[in-house]
Amino acid sequence: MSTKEPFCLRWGIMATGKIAYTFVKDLLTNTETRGTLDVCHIVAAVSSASSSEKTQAFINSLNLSCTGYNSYDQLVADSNVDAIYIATPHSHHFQHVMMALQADKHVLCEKPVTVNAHQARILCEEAKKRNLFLMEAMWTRYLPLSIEVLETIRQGRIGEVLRVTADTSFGDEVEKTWGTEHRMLNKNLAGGALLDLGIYSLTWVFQCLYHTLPESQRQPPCMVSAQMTLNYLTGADEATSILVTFPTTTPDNIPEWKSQAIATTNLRVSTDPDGRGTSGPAIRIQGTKGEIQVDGPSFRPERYRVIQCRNENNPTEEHVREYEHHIPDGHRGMYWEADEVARCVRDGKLFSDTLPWNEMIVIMELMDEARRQGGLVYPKSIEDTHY
Ligand SMILES: NC(=O)C1=CN([C@@H]2O[C@H](COP(=O)(O)OP(=O)(O)OC[C@H]3O[C@@H](n4cnc5c(N)ncnc54)[C@H](OP(=O)(O)O)[C@@H]3O)[C@@H](O)[C@H]2O)C=CC1
Ligand SMILES: O=C1OC[C@@H](O)[C@H](O)[C@H]1O
Repeated sequence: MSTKEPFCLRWGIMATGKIAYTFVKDLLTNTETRGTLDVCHIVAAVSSASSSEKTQAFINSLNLSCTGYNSYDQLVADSNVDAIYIATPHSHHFQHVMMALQADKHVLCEKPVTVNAHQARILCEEAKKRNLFLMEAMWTRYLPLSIEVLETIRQGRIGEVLRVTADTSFGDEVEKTWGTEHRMLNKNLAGGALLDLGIYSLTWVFQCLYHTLPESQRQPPCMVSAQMTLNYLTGADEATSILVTFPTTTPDNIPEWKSQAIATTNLRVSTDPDGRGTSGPAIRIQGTKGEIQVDGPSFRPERYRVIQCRNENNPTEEHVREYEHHIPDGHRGMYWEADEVARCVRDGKLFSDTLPWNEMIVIMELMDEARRQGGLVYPKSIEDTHY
């Protein structure tokens, strides 16, 4: 056992909404319970921009002992804070990340990192210029289950992956559940299914068909075809389906072998309508020798199976293996991404290898293209790159 003291990252929490609460609750769990001994987390400061009462209520609800502010400017200026976790709506990410970077703070920003790829590129340039760490909080990538699935692909256990389907759909009565003002459907807050949920479907597509390749072989999609259903009240997308083709370099270098993926998201129909996982996997990763099926929800999966092709070459009876990674009740599993941030800051890294800036930007570009094809235009003020 190492006797070295763990590196403790001091967090500043920007916003006190739903996910900020969940993230901090995860952050406060004992790191040793997940086998993390090299890093730890301190919540040093919290700020709501709405009122000091809201900040205080957040601090009380989580029994925190930290500084409270009622302005994000004060939060990012706090010299006891190393990294800012940004949990504001999509529309505000560009401004808030820039605010934190310009105050010389490392940043973990909720997904999607920005409204468009142009904004994301500018933020990466700013982080690079200032030698600061920046990461989109795509927490699903850091779950042990995701890491294991990717390793299974890399080991070649399902052969060459030629098709991935990934769905992240809710099955809500949209008008009642979200209404027109909530960030889910409000275009002024860059709402819509794609940026909120479809990004998870795309995350799985990219994890399997892009990230598992050696860096020098990763290529952006060569074809993207997208359709959207826009909500009749707000114009934000309530359903989006994207067909993506990746140019694959096969072991034999056969250029015709392309991989296809279908990424879907829908607010009105559900991936798992009875909530019991009886509707089949949310993600299917299909290779020439077999398939990996991941049960939903795509953003917080706990179970997957590896199915080997059964034929005359492989007549085995034991061709299906199930794996489970239970996330303790009352937690979301966001501490894995927080551990990654702490390690990267400790090691002086600017980005996480699990979600490099380049990949984050390629995904933003794909979502830009899907919105262009689907006719989803956000207000100029939130697509802007002026800070
Ligand atoms: N990783 C995950 O699993 C999840 C991630 N998310 C992501 O987290 C972000 C926030 O979502 P969520 O917490 O559900 O949203 P909430 O609406 O619950 O919270 C957003 C908070 O942002 C602050 N805020 C600042 N400016 C505005 C504004 N103009 N309008 C509204 N709120 C504002 C407010 O905090 P205050 O008043 O304290 O300043 C508000 O409470 C989004 O990017 C979303 O995609 C959301 C859910 C799950
Ligand atoms: O990121 C998210 O994941 C879980 C969903 O419940 C939430 O709406 C979304 O923002």
